[in-house]
Amino acid sequence: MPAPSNPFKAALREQRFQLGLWVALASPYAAEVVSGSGYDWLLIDGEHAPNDLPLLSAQFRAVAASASHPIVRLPVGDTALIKQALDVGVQTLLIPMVESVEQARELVRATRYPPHGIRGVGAALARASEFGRITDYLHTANDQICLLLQIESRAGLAAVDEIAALEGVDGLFIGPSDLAADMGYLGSPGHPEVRAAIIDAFARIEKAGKARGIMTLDLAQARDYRDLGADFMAIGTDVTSLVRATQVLRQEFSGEESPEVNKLESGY
Ligand SMILES: O=C(O)C(=O)C[C@H](O)[C@@H](O)CO
Repeated sequence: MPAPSNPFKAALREQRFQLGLWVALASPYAAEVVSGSGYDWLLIDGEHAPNDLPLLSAQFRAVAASASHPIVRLPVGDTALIKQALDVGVQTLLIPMVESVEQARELVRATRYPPHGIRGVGAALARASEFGRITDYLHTANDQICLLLQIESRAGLAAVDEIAALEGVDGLFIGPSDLAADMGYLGSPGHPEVRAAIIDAFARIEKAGKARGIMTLDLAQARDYRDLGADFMAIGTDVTSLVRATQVLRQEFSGEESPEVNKLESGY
């Protein structure tokens, strides 16, 4: 019995666009609520949400029970954290702040069992192998891992070609907020120079045959990114959706003229 197949990885390989949402409420219950909203994938955020591994795992399980594919973003590209996440059953990882091919190469190795990598062997204890019940897990797990690396700085942009060329890197995700900040446009992910950098990066990622990912909280920008070739894209978050919905509801009831939206959304 092999490791479970990864439908998100298959969709990227077949170039089927995947629509996603950020999940940052750090609540398995909230993740389960959102998992019924019809997104192809949900990003469980271990970087900017107050998540530890047990809480990430609980949210992962809540989403995995739905038709949405759970992707976990770790706070950092750390071999030990990657090992723990894969052992709880995560098959698609998003790693932030990748800036060199050397860093990317080590991240690929951290997701693979020897001889192709350095992932520690603990499958007998791991939920990923159904606690040893998937008897061929060790020899079939590698192929179902989907590794997505974040390019969100000028250094990362400079390394896009080498990183995208690496075997074991399935997609590159452009982080517009941090990229804008690094480019000197803090709070302006929609700046024309940031958009130009995204267009250039998308072209290089596509040339390498890898998937192009991005996220935005602006629907017009989302349609632009889709037209520019995004293969997987998040178009909002649970947190900002909750802020907006509850704020607008009160304002509309109170008859306030123009419901104030969350100004942070523009800079996210
Ligand atoms: O830099 C970015 O943009 C991202 O990586 C996405 C943000 O971190 C996400 O948390 C939305 O704010």
